[in-house]
Amino acid sequence: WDTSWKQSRADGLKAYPIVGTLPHFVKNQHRLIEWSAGVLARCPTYTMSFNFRGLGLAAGVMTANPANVEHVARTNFQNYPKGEFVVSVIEDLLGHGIFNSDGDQWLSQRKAASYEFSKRSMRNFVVRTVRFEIVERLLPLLSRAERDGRTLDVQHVLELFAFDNISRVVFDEDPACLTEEGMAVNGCAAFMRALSDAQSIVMARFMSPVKWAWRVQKLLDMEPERRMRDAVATIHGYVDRVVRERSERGASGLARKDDFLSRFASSGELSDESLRDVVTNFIVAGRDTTSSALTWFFWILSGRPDAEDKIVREIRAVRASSSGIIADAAVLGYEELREMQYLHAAISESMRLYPPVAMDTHCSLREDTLPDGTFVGEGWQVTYSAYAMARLEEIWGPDCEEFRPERWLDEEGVFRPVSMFKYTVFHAGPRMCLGKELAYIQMKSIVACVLERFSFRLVGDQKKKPGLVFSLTLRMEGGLHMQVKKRGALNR
Ligand code: HEM
Repeated sequence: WDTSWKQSRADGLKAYPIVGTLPHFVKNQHRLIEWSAGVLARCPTYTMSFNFRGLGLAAGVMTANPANVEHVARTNFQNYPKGEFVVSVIEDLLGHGIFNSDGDQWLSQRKAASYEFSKRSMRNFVVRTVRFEIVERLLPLLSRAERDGRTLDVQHVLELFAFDNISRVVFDEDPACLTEEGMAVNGCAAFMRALSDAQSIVMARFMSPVKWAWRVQKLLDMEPERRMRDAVATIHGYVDRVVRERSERGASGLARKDDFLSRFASSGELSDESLRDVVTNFIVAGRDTTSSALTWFFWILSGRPDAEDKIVREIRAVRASSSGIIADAAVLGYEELREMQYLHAAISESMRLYPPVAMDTHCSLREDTLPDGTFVGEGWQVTYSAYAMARLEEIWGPDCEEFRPERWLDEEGVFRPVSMFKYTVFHAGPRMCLGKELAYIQMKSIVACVLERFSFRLVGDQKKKPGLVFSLTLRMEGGLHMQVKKRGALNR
């Protein structure tokens, strides 16, 4: 009986003859985030390699090592573009938008977008749109649910909120999805379903150890690729209409100017197809990240009344210290939100444990060696896992698995950021997230305005940790079902 194939590997995975560690990847592909986090935590440098090229499949490295992340995201950035594999997998959904391009194609979009994001007018516009959606839609919806004793799927509500909001920021249109009429009339339901479907199917393409399997399914019009084709048609149909109507308004001199589409279109240099990519990329960036972050946040908070209490106290303290008109306003102002250090810490902490973008993959152009000595071959995938990094004692200490907003605060209670190579939630280096500030404005506004007036109770098994849906962003399996209650005077 030959046992020589049972090599002792750094990742502790049993390697089989011919197929190596492939069976582990196949067996765990539906729970890759959690499985790989466990494996990486056991590796001496929190990095594992796989090479199935002999079988005509992929090779790559997965890491949770901050030094490796810094190397890939910044120091040797030029060697780690998204690469042909990543771009081709997402191309039918995101085209060659900012998320899904490299080189000059990416750089020109990055420059244009950075310029727009840096403008105060953009920030003010976002503050206004968030305020509108909270006051006109979210708070009335919660009041109705409270009055009728109706259970809400908070994840769904947050996705509708984020979609309404990002639609106004990106193309100044209000689909009003968070209203019952909007859902029925404006095609929201179909569009939202298509977006979620497309993202899950893209992720399934990524996860398959047989990297070309989806191409065969697509060629033969098999599931899930048939569903993908329909989803992409729905998304593109919607976005093409938005671009066409903007161009008609432009031709008759009626185009608005605050939204992203107008800002990009005004140069006159982009084709309709490029403008479609701009819109689709920003919708995905804006809808799914903030809604994912807040879904996990509200779930965590439901088991941590102590943290909720601190947030409510902070809201009241900030209200009390701000003067007259602002203190009476339904929504907290930008300056008031900035003062909310504990809330900032609590949201950051919940995203640490449940990062909306749990893993990020790039491809190597040339052979390389990572700082921990791991070899990277030419054309290998290099993936870092923010989810795994959050669960490493070496980075966050022995309480790494615990939700502890205080780890972000100094003695004066002021938020203290950590290195972006340890906290990779917004990525790091030249491709770092451009929407971070806007995302915090939106998330803090929602949490502050909602918790000031309401409290939530989980419906169902409260102790059970919800399943993770493996999509481009981290969704909660089955949604987040909660009952809404008015926050009583006693708590005030
Ligand atoms: C909690 C909210 C958010 C999180 C956690 C987040 C996270 C990330 C991450 C991890 C990346 C890198 C993705 C990759 O390499 O594929 C990224 C990129 C990006 N994000 Fe965000 N994001 C958030 C919200 C937003 C919002 C609201 C916007 C815009 C309205 C936005 C705009 C962008 C853009 C434009 C990029 C592309 C940067 C580039 O490739 O140069 N993000 N974000």
